[in-house]
Amino acid sequence: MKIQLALDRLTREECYTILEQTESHIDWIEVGTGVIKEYGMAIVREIKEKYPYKTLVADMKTCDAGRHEALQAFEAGADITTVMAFSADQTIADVLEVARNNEKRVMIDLLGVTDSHRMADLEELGVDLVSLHFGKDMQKKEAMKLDMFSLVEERSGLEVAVAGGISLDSLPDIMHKSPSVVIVGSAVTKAKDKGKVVSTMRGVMDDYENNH
Ligand SMILES: O=C(CO)[C@H](O)[C@H](O)COP(=O)(O)O
Repeated sequence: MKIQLALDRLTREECYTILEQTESHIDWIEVGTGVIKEYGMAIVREIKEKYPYKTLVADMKTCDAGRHEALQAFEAGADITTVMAFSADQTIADVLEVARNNEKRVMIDLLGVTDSHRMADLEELGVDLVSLHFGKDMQKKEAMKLDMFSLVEERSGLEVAVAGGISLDSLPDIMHKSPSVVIVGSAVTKAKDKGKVVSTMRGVMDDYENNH
């Protein structure tokens, strides 16, 4: 199981400070949508230059103009770009094609998807990486429910990431669902001792994997 650290709703300086404190415990770095909106593709480029050995996810949340936005992300150094699952099939196909041509990957954000037919469409389009996502605003009313995982059950062709308010408390239940990537944002970025929280998460995940 990998940890993807989501750098979201942060200043440039905060992103760098947090990366210094956490980078040895994380696998993938996500440049969050809000950070990209604030600083543009420049911050994706800068972070990749500083951490070239880390997989970099640009959380573009593309929903149209797929070819253009995928090129923007990949040319800036992203290894993975994100596209919303509700986008037109053409958008998703275009982003997948750009990714293939550049030896990069696409993560499809399943925010709002409840329909297994859409999952079948995505697989048909050639999608191989998805993120189960319980959104920031949805978290204001309730916590993520594990039944979200039913969308990806019996879809062995999909690598699954999961995001949405994951904390040290909710991590054990999530691990039982064996996602490939655990995306963690504010539980780490807003913590007082960010390094400690993320290293504890890493330890909990490693222990689980060593015992299952
Ligand atoms: O993509 C996102 C918001 O759209 C977040 O980066 C993702 O949900 C992880 O952050 P948190 O753990 O704070 O929910």
